[in-house]
Amino acid sequence: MRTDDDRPRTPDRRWAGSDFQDPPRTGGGVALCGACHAAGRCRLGVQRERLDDTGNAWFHVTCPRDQEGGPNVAHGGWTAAVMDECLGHVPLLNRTLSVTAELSVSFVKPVPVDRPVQVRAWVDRREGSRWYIAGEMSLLPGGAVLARASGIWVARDPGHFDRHEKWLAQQDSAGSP
Ligand SMILES: CCCCCCCC/C=C\CCCCCCCC(=O)SCCNC(=O)CCNC(=O)[C@H](O)C(C)(C)COP(=O)(O)OP(=O)(O)OC[C@H]1O[C@@H](n2cnc3c(N)ncnc32)[C@H](O)[C@@H]1OP(=O)(O)O
Repeated sequence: MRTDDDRPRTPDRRWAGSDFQDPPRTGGGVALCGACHAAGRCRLGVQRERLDDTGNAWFHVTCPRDQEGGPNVAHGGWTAAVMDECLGHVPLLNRTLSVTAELSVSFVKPVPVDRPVQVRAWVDRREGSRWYIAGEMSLLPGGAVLARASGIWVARDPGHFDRHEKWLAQQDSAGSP
């Protein structure tokens, strides 16, 4: 039976004073999420990222062997997670914290494991707090498209995660339905 003691806890100390709009980055410029910060690397295999002066964000990614689905190809969940990650870095590269509200992925070709691929992501348009972002993953060096994605990211203020903790506590104190 699950008790209060084995509930996951907010890692307050690790996040204390965090600037969500300017998170820790690897030597390759890759912004690290919470668990990847703890691991010291992007566990999805994003190795480099940069924003060019035309607004395109570029990512070098290699699917790790432990994300293999079919023989020598990535699990589709890895591809979706990488597209979520890379497209979601575009607001961050523009110093805006956001969260994914919607994500759509087309799996065009199997993605090879242990082989560098490239992701390009860009902003289609912005409306209010919504960022409409699209991107594609392609094989190197030829550029064949492997996956396409588009979605909506919603800009958040830094209180987003605190408000979520309060909401979660209210859910817990409300008891079972
Ligand atoms: C991973 C954490 C992020 C960063 C961490 C720190 C830095 C780390 C550094 C580096 C790593 C970066 C990793 C990023 C890449 C991955 C991103 C992810 O995977 S994020 C996790 C998955 N997504 C969620 O957990 C959202 C869960 N959903 C929500 O929190 C809410 O539903 C939310 C915020 C999306 C909407 O909340 P409401 O409905 O209470 O807010 P209202 O004020 O009503 O809406 C705000 C705007 O959003 C639109 N909206 C709401 N829901 C929508 C929907 N489903 N589709 C489209 N628009 C929607 C509304 O129309 C409104 O737009 P108008 O301000 O008027 O322009």
